[in-house]
Amino acid sequence: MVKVAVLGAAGGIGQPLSLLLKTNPSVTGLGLYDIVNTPGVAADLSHIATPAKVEGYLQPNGGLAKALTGAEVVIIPAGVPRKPGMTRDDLFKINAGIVRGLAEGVADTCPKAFVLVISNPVNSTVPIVAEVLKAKGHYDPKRLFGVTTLDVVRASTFVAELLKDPSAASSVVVPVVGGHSGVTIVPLLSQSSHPLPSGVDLDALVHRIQFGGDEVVKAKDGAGSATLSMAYAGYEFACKVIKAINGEKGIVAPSYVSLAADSAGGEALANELGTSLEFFSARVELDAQGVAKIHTLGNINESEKKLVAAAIPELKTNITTGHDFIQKPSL
Ligand SMILES: NC(=O)C1=CN([C@@H]2O[C@H](COP(=O)(O)OP(=O)(O)OC[C@H]3O[C@@H](n4cnc5c(N)ncnc54)[C@H](O)[C@@H]3O)[C@@H](O)[C@H]2O)C=CC1
Ligand SMILES: O=C([O-])CC(=O)C(=O)O
Repeated sequence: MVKVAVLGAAGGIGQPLSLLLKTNPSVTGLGLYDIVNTPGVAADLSHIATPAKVEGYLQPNGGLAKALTGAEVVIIPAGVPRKPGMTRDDLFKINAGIVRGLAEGVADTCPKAFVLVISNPVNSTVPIVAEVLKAKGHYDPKRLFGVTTLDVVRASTFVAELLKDPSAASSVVVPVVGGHSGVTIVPLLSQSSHPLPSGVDLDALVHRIQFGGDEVVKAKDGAGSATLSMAYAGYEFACKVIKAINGEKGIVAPSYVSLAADSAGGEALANELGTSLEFFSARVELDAQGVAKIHTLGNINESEKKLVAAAIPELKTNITTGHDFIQKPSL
């Protein structure tokens, strides 16, 4: 029995993600919110013969609060996507305000919900949500997640391609840590579940994983960025969260979380990183309360250490940008 709210539900990610959520028998309520088209999306999905009761709301008459009422999981894919030539940081100006408004709604209506942030730039939008919840006295670092699953899905797919074994596609797992943009995306290929074939150009593979989003942006040629693969990845992560809420043990998922969510794991990770960072994407163990344990990086090789070192300053800047948007709005 879990109600999930999707904010930005009529968009390129929101619609297929809502469809996938509607197919999940553990989802009993689906609250869809957007500034356009949610009544139509909700009516359409409501004809699918699965338990979830679907309701769609627009902005007027407290639509956001209605979508959020009783939600235990809130997924936020609201905001503008990239066009060719843009970085994710270029989206900050518009998406920061959108995410702030939606986070205020969460704080006011369902402050204990697990909040899953998809809107870019994730490295900065997650700190925005944290600051809004803090300001309203409802911040629980264990329940705030930046969705970085697509990086793992991509890394695993690209490695399976190199293995030239289609049957491996869904069993390869490549951990990816750091954040969700360019050099902050750090694949740990040395920890791949399947050893890479010899002769692979590792630098080219790392670059492809770090800039995989650009491939889609370029191919869509002005019509947006990844939506279907993101809906798949977002659903994969949401399913793990829902299982954890329902009491399943041993659920581990990658996510961009506050290192304060697990003080022991956060400290161990900070020691490995050699610096204190407020947020970092790592493998995270989930339970019904949220983050139970943050995994450390484990054994990584010299070139991975260099990638981690390159990610840190950019992550720090991105996190500060998010904080300052709430704490120093005049900047
Ligand atoms: N975390 C990740 O791995 C990924 C993140 N993204 C990001 O997800 C976001 C959404 O991408 P798409 O779905 O392709 O964009 P889209 O433009 O197709 O959909 C966005 C939706 O948000 C809605 N929206 C705008 N302002 C809103 C508000 N104030 N309240 C509620 N809804 C609002 C729009 O009406 C639209 O329906 C982008 O920021 C994109 O960069 C995209 C792919 C992967
Ligand atoms: O590239 C983008 O802008 C969308 C995104 O985050 C991704 O596909 O990883």
